[in-house]
Amino acid sequence: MTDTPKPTDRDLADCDAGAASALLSWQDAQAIGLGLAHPVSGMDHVPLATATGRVTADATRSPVPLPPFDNSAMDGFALRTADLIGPPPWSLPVAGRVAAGEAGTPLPPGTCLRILTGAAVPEGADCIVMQEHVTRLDGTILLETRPAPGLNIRRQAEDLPKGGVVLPKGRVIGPREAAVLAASGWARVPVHRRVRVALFCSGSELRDPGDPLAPGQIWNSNRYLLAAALASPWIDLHDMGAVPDNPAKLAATLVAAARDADMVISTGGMADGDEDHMPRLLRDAGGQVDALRVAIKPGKPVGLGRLGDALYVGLPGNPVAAFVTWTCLGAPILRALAGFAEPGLTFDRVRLSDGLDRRPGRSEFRPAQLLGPGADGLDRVRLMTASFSARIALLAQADGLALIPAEATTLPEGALIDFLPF
Ligand SMILES: Nc1nc2c(c(=O)[nH]1)N[C@H]1C(S)=C(S)[C@@H](COP(=O)(O)OP(=O)(O)OC[C@H]3O[C@@H](n4cnc5c(N)ncnc54)[C@H](O)[C@@H]3O)O[C@H]1N2
Ligand code: MOO
Repeated sequence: MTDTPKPTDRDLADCDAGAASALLSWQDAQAIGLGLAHPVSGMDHVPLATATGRVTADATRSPVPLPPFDNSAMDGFALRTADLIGPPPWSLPVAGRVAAGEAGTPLPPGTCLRILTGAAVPEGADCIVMQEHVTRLDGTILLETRPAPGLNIRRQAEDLPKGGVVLPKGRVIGPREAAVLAASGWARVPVHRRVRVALFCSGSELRDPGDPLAPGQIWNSNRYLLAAALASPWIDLHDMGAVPDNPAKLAATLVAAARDADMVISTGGMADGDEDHMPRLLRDAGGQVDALRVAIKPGKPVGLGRLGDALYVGLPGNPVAAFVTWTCLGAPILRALAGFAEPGLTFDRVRLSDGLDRRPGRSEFRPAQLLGPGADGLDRVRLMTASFSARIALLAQADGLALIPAEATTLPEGALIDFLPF
């Protein structure tokens, strides 16, 4: 692929029609959407084993301290430091053995106990000496160095006190979350109910991969783009496929989609062309358009609204525009609906590998490739070509989206910018 950092005339013509000043910033559009996105109210208590990928609906507290009892951090010998009398070396008889999972017995005075990692520290012992640090003779150990009291003991509650917050609400249960829930005994976990999402793609030209194409037809990529983006344990997806550019069919689909969805997503039909019907159909169906046309490139014709109890996200048809607007608007709004504590985007800071001259007005989410860290440790990125709204193959070669601020006209080589890694 060829990357041209300088915009060409074609780039400037590509979707730059219309006064940028009349458009919402993507940040304002996102704020409008987030303002509409109240977390779904239903809560399920699901077995921990099936809770992976769900969103916690309540803060969970630990009914026990973690660890629940003082225990040994090493395989070795439990002893009482006060029993080490006189000059070294000290000799102590081994009075017994305690392994993980056993109740153990108190430490008899003047002795030690063989102890294994994770075993409860016997009553009376105040340190564990690693087996590598003793000489083992027949039934006794020999010690050269005085251990400090507390050595190699994992103290009860040092990780979390009883009643401490295991997880806040709004966290996705991944490996770390599952582990701490299990350690604190949560057999069933309070999670938000799944967010119901209905998806359809408008366009008479669309066929599914596997179907033959007549002249002028294309395979539907947005359907698979979004189905992949929405394949998540906290999402219940109703994929309605493609709908021809027929107002009656689109209206019926929109209404059916909104009937029991929390979010309706459509692609295409958002611009002003003869076959672009979505914003009007939303209004005609009794819905409301809350944001339309955003100063973003690609993706200017994106819209946000409501129909019944559902939030509506109208993505542009061009696949890269659909991807970008889904990423910066649709996805954060959906995460807020699902109850995420932090639904927004997290950017990295990177440096441009080359300078850039451009027309200001719209924030650009430009596919970009990582070139590795520079001398200052920050990654360098190379912007890919500016004319890219329909170039889905180009997107698949990118490492992320570089964010070029709306007002920027010239960015020098090495300029610091935000970057969304894939
Ligand atoms: N006169 C104007 N024309 C266009 C404008 C404009 O402001 N004035 N905006 C351009 C921009 S920017 C974009 S983005 C597109 C978006 O328009 P629509 O949302 O109405 O999308 P469509 O017209 O339905 O389709 C655009 C393009 O994308 C292809 N497409 C649509 N759906 C899919 C799909 N599911 N999978 C793959 N490809 C899809 C479609 O065939 C068209 O090529 O409008 C510009 N025009
Ligand atoms: O640039 Mo359009 O805004 O192709 O999505």
